[in-house]
Amino acid sequence: MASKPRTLYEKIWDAHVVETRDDGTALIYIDRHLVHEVTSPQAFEALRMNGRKVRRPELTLAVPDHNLPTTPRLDADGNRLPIADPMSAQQLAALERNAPDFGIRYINATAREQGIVHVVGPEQGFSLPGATIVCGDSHTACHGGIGALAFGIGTSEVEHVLATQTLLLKRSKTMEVRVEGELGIGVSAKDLILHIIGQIGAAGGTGYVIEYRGPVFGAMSVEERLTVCNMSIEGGARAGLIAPDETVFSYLKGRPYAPKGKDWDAALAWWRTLKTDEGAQFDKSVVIDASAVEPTVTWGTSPEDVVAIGGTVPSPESFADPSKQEAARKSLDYMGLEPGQKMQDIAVENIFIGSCTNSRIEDLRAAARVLEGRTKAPNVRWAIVVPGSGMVKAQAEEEGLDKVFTDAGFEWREPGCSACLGMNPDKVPAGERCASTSNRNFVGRQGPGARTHLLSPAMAAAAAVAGHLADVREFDS
Ligand SMILES: CC(C)[C@H](C(=O)O)[C@@H](O)C(=O)O
Ligand code: SF4
Repeated sequence: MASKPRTLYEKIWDAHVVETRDDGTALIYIDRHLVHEVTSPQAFEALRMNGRKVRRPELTLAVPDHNLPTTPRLDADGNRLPIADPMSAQQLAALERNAPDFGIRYINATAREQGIVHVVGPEQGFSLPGATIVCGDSHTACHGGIGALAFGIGTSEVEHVLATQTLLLKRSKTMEVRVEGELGIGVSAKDLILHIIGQIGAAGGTGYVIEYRGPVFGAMSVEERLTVCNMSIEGGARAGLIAPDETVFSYLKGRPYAPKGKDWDAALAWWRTLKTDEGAQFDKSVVIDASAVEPTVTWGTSPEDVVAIGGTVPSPESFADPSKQEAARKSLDYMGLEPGQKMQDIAVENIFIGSCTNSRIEDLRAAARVLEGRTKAPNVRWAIVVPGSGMVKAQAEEEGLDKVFTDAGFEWREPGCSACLGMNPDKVPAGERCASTSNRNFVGRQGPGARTHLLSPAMAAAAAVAGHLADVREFDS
């Protein structure tokens, strides 16, 4: 008898069940564990106190990213510069000690491979299709872009994975986000995911794992797929994934941690089975018309607060739900905006190109294409580009992109989370606006009182040149 058609999520889940419990939970094997400095110190401390070891140290990769300043890390003699913030210095020192103590793989702060954990995983071939990948970080969903089942976990779960290489989990419901048709010219993966979140809402994916389906995803580069899946958590979902295909396989081939030789062939044979079967049922299905997606920006303090760049700031009364009306009032107050204002009239003083959503080579190329031969507007006080990793930085420099950015008035930084969140020196001052390629526009996210407008790298570049939010389609590039 033919087996029941299954979704991609169900296939990956089934392949990792160690044991099913009567209460509906299952013990799931974890293939890959990524660790950064913020959510790991207590987990390692607990192992130490209980005299436990890391079960499979070679399956964990640690790299500092959140707290590291993005200014030069070495002095003229090649010595490490100290980190001023005591908490950051402490967390980094803890990771640096814990990695060798527990025998796990570690990329240090000054290594060329260092970068944001979600950029490093795929780039090093550590994140693989069909793998279960966890990290004490909500944007782990990012790795779904290569066809992994990847999700964020809390610090106590980090400890559990380190000690056992498993996690006790409840199966998620499945949601299909099917995108039909093609994206228009000048419309990027970031615009699409912002649009999707606007459609489903910031809580729309709660309890679900999303599979993004449709020809647009097959046509996307790996970098673009990572951008889409990265923000699944902003739509409330546990994870988001895209079926892996030849684009992914050729991206991974030859990367440092990717399987080699016979192991590669065996992996490839399995990866090619990783697609939702015809007739498989999703618990929920959402259909999006790609041709309706415009370059998109946020106006409020939730990632669902999106509007096409040609649009205006909405009035709170335009929302049916009274609690959303109240949230919109608060958002507008925090953001210093009035209903009816044209999005393109909003001046920005800061530009941030970076974060695990948009700091890969393709993102930098897209921004550089717009900036080539142009400079930032005089009212743009601070514009920075923070490559997602040292590898991205080196590649960009080889292509001369750093020069395009610095000629345009941008600062060219060392890799890290940077102004995505106010945990390191890169912050946006209170009351100022930032056109940001990151993923969260929460109150205080980029610094106390900072006002964030989320957008794509090309749109951030356009905003830098115009000095206000602008439609990248009006720039020849
Ligand atoms: C610091 C970390 C735990 C956090 C997360 O979980 O996502 C951060 O990466 C973020 O983006 O807010
Ligand atoms: S870049 Fe931003 S979203 Fe990504 S892991 Fe760092 S802080 Fe979190």
